[in-house]
Amino acid sequence: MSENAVLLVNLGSPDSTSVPDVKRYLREFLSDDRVIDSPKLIQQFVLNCFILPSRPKQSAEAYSKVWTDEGSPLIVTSKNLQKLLQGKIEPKVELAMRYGSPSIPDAIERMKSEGVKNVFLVPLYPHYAMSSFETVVVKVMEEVAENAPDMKVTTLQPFYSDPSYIEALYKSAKPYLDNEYDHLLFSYHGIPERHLNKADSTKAHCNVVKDCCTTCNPAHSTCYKHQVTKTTELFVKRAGIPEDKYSISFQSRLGREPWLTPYTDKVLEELPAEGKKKLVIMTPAFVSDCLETLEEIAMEGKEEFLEAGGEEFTAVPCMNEHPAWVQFLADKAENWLKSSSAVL
Ligand SMILES: C=CC1=C(C)c2cc3[nH]c(cc4nc(cc5[nH]c(cc1n2)c(C)c5CCC(=O)O)C(CCC(=O)O)=C4C)c(C)c3C=C
Ligand SMILES: [Fe+2]
Ligand SMILES: [Fe+2]
Repeated sequence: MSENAVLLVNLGSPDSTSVPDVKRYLREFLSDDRVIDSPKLIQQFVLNCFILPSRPKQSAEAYSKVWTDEGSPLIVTSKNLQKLLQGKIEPKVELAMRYGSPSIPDAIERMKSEGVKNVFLVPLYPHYAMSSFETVVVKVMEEVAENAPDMKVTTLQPFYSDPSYIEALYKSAKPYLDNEYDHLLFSYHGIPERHLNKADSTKAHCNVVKDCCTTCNPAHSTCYKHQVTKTTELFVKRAGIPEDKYSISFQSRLGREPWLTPYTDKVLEELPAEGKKKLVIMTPAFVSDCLETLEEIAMEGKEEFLEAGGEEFTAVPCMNEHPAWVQFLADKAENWLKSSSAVL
């Protein structure tokens, strides 16, 4: 039995589309101090008084539109990815979700009972955000410290500018870019503006310096806005897309405080009036299709765009189970095995 294992971690989904299951999932998700980062009392007040009385019903309806016979698209795709990666590498590939199941504590317990000593942690996010990448790493580290202190964990860092990731993204998107279109919109999951400043270790760069995201600075290692800008820049360079033919926007805003702008729904309403009537839209913050890509973009977003006078709307699927994406992960795992003191 190998002492090495790879742990893939994605965000997670409710167990079903029932309102109680969605409510349980949202309670866990939004009680995370890295997602709603107010003092605990205020966080729980907002959650119990404003979000949980109405949102679970709304979200359950949205989940029902994309749910498959095997379950949540995000979970089904993540499980398929796990199997495909397992077919390419020798160490056991485990899968866990940050919220809901399969859970991180269960995965760590399983690895511990199988004698795993070295873990390659792969948060399934190309970009750093406190509410995505960081919360996964912290949760895994906390669980390991408490229940498997002898386990060594090495984390795959955000790979937003890695040439082989850009190549995999390009290969998976290419078939959708071959037809004629007016505009390519990169819609990234949004985060509160405040989170950018909070993550800026220099406290003097993000949203302070003009063009902060395109100038060189150590703050970029934890700057979500810089990282999505970079992914976009490298992708369009690889795909040969001219500057006037693409833009970036941010989706999935929650609450009233300002999030990163421009907001995707506003942009979708404005593009047709600018003569951009044939739209292709990509969602590279997500590696697996999920509620936010399948319902918010491919259904709601399409309707908004067509109602505003748009004529063609093409949503590019996420990398999901694309061979180039599986190979990217396999290469990272092989490099980890070679370079670490992993026990072979
Ligand atoms: C891509 C990375 C993600 C970041 C960053 C992120 C930040 C973030 N999200 C919320 C609130 C919600 N997000 C929801 C769904 C959702 N979010 C991501 C990814 C990121 N979120 C994914 C992959 C999904 C889909 C999950 C699925 O089951 O398919 C939801 C739940 C759905 C809903 O009710 O709309 C909420 C709520 C916040 C507040 C936040 C940053 C502060
Ligand atoms: Fe989210
Ligand atoms: Fe920045």
